[in-house]
Amino acid sequence: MLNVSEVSKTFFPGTVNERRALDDVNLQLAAGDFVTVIGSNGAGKSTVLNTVAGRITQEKGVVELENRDVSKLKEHQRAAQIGRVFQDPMAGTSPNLTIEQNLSLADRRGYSRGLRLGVTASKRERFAEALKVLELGLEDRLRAKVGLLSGGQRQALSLLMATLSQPKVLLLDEHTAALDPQRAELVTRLTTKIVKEQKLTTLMVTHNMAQALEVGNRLIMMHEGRIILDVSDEEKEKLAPGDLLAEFSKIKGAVVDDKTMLQ
Ligand SMILES: Nc1ncnc2c1ncn2[C@@H]1O[C@H](COP(=O)(O)OP(=O)(O)OP(=O)(O)O)[C@@H](O)[C@H]1O
Repeated sequence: MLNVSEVSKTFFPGTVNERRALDDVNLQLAAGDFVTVIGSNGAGKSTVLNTVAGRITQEKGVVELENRDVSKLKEHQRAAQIGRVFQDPMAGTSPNLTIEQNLSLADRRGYSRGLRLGVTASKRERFAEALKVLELGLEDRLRAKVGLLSGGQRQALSLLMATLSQPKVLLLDEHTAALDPQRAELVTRLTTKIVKEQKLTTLMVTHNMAQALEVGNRLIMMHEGRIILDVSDEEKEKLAPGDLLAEFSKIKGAVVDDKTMLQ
């Protein structure tokens, strides 16, 4: 489904600020794979997601979606196939538009240049049905401005918007990190539910190792632009956060504490 093959990315090449963010990354996801991504700061986690989304262009390697090379496609040209949720709950939604208007935009993502804010009765019904999945009562507040929602509610809505048009790939970039523990748990639970129901192929970056072990069917660890560990479902079930830290130290021969990984 998703094939990232021999992808390298260097920022500011040939300058004093040169930074090799990705170093020959190979990552293949089968349809329905839910892969959690952990690693130290600056390991290249967000850059992998940016490469898949087309936000940045790699200098080497290819990105394929369903066997189609999308490497040359710009971000907006891939938008219909990719759903994304960022860390900042404010990033995924428009505060001055209503819930149904936000959903209407999400519904047209990648297909239309114009802003289609009009909401038909049948669409409204569909949006209300979709909102019920969140169990937040937002289906009764379709005409409320999104700016009135809490951070957790906005992030849950962002998740729904990212998955509304059933993307081929869902990219989650620390999407629970800015929430309080209770809201983070809610959004994690909703993520698991939506990914499972829609059988979405998903990459989820997190600094929370317990979360990385708990959700998904595979875990990868990155360091200095490379994937240094790739753990399958069965292996993952036997691991605890402490094992991941030990594994990280072993592979890199480095002394790492959970602060390094969790920050
Ligand atoms: N747009 C950019 N311009 C310049 N350098 C960048 C850019 N994006 C990432 N980098 C650099 O590339 C490296 C990898 O960054 P990336 O954001 O992918 O790491 P990360 O694993 O997501 O880290 P974190 O956990 O801190 O978010 C870092 O050294 C970072 O400073």
